[in-house]
Amino acid sequence: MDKLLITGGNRLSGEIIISGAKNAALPILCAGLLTAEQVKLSNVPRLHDVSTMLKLLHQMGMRYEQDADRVVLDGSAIDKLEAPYEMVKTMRASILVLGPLLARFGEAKVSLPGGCAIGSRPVDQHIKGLQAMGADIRIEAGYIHARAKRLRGARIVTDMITVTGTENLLMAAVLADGETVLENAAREPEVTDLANLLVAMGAKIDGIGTDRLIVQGVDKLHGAAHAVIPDRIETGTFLCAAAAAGGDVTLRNTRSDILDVAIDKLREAGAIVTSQADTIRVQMSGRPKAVSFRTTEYPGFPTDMQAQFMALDIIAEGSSHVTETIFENRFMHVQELNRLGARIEIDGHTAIINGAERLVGAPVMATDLRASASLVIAGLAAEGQTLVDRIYHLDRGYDRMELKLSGVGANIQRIKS
Ligand SMILES: CC(=O)N[C@H]1[C@@H](OP(=O)(O)OP(=O)(O)OC[C@H]2O[C@@H](n3ccc(=O)[nH]c3=O)[C@H](O)[C@@H]2O)O[C@H](CO)[C@@H](O)[C@@H]1O
Ligand SMILES: C=C(OP(=O)(O)O)C(=O)O
Repeated sequence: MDKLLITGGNRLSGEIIISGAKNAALPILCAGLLTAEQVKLSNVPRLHDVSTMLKLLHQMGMRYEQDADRVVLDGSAIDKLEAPYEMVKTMRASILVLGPLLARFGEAKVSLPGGCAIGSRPVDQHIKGLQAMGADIRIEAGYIHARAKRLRGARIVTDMITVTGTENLLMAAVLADGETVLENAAREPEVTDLANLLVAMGAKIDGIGTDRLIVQGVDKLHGAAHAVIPDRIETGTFLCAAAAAGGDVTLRNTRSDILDVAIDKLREAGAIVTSQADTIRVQMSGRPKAVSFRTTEYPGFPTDMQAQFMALDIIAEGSSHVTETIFENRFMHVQELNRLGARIEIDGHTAIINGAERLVGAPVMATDLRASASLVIAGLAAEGQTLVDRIYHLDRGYDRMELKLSGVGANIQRIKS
């Protein structure tokens, strides 16, 4: 298992190119199942999750060509309508094949995703929505078996805001018979990116970017070309890294308008953040100031940035409160950060952080994707060496993170095993 060895203390300076968004690329790859024509994608990040998704689609009969950040999908020969447990267990986003398979082929067998480190993450809302559209769904031996001659439009109000739930139901609705209204829809920019691709493929969707998506089903979708939006979480992670280590870093190929709350928080922490059309520059000198926040759905503070901001708070001047409202168990990084000298206590869904003047490097273990990123950030700010184990979590969602960080002066290397 690969590890990352970080020697802290270097200021960061230079430029980083941001990759396409993991959480947009994954549903967008699944949208390739909705048509027999080619879907040509660019700005697709090079991640383990993307490889896993392509492998999953390929075993269903999807043909594809991949060249750097470009992927061309050809869904003209899909013949296996199944997502097996072996693949779903390594990547929960595999559930996103359910809606498209059912909508285009009238049938799907998809493994139920299990719980994971950050919470139980059920998919009941995906199932409830598809049932409302007329699907016959049976759960047996750990698999969702779904059938529908043709899905029919429905008004669906999900119990909570769910990102992949909205995406799955949206992909089902575009080929359903009649009108579907998705109330309480997620407004995350990645949902919008998927909706924009679907429109380019011939779907009829109103209310894109709002919490009410209105879809008029069509008989068929055609091919399209689409560039995946920049990864706002990768962007935010490098902004936090620069703020924690200190320095002057410019991020390119990104967008600031989908990261407003996080950028405001960085400014509150004392960073100077300036942005232009597709660049964001962060300058930081001195110790950050503690910032409190609670995670909420977009456009609120993203849960996927909680751990990285906590890595900033642990070295900040003052104390802060961080409340996690989306996932019930997303504080797994706390224990590991405390091993570096952080002073964090947990009280229910809130972490109370007293900023420490110094951190000292130690061996730590990554428990999930963003927890891993927080350990890297803390390692950059710590004195001495930090060895981050189990970085396969990090590789799921970051495109060559150690190369991007060493390119701006961080002392970080991958230890292969
Ligand atoms: C691949 C992808 O895009 N992953 C993102 C997506 O995950 P994901 O789409 O899985 O997260 P959801 O938005 O669905 O989850 C929000 C909350 O709703 C609950 N829930 C969800 C669906 C359901 O059927 N029943 C249910 O109870 C979840 O357990 C969680 O507590 O959005 C999360 C919240 O922004 C992000 O952290 C993930 O990075
Ligand atoms: C939780 C995340 O991803 P996933 O939903 O793929 O587990 C994430 O991107 O932080």
